[in-house]
Amino acid sequence: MRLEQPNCWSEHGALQTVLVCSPSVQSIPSLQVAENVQWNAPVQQDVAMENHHSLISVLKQEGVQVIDYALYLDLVTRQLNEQLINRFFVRDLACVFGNTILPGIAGTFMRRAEYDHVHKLLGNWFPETFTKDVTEGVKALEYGDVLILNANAVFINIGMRTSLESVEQMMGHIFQAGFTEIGLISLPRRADTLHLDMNCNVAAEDVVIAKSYMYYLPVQVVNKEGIKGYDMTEKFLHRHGFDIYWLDKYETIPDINFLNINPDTLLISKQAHKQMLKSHPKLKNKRFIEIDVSELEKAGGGIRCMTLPLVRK
Ligand SMILES: NC(=[NH2+])NCCC[C@H](N)C(=O)O
Repeated sequence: MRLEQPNCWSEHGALQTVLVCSPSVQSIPSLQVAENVQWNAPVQQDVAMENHHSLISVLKQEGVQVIDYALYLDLVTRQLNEQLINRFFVRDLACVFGNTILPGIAGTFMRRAEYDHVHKLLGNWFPETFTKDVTEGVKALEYGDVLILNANAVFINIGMRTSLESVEQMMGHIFQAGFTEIGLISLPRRADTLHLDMNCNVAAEDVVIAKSYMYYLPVQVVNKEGIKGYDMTEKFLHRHGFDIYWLDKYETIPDINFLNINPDTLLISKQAHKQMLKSHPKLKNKRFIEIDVSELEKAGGGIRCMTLPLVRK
């Protein structure tokens, strides 16, 4: 496998390499089981697999190198990994900050195994840029809670899966990677607001889409020296060059959890309200590619959660 060095300074730069994982070999047979594993609905494995194939084939068509990490696990690890029902939500496991990859720490025990599996591979692939040592003492930091706004600023949610103490421990490494400002917000701790990327997302170089309640929440602004002050969400994002498209009505996963393939192209779910997204003046000329990932979305995450960008140009 040809592997370029990790590089990622935004959410919208042209995606060159992305990490994914296919869904597990398990179906989730009933609503009762689904609810107990914190999913929204039963899932049929073969349909989930079809969804996954549409995802990776569209990415490949768009010229993106797609790496399914599970193919690189040793046999014994792979046999366990295949049983992990959340394994395809790779976004949470690690994050490329500039040219550094930082490991995530599962905020829920059920996801620990897959974090370990991926970290071992990343350590082999990127010995100079990836180390697990940085996670010493860190308890909960899932990267669905992180948006790279631009080459200066990072936005992080303190929520159900990411603790303030953990972010405080990791912040130094984010500054060291080259970023100068981190905005911290704390969103409601509920299933529909689980991660930051289920509440807002970068939709273009200069547009963030956000659930309208975020308007009422403050952001703590931190730089290398410490806490710099506070901004309301809108002002914080404005300062970093973004207009905000506030949504009053939305379907959380499809409408918010999309992926930027490049500055002109958004990859969205067939379930998304495309006309609504397109109705923002700065988004109306964008190219929207729609794919059917409805079966996968029943697991409580969308296209952004299913993709971990390693290289964006
Ligand atoms: N980046 C995200 N929003 N990931 C969603 C992960 C959902 C998954 N069911 C979990 O509980 O972990």
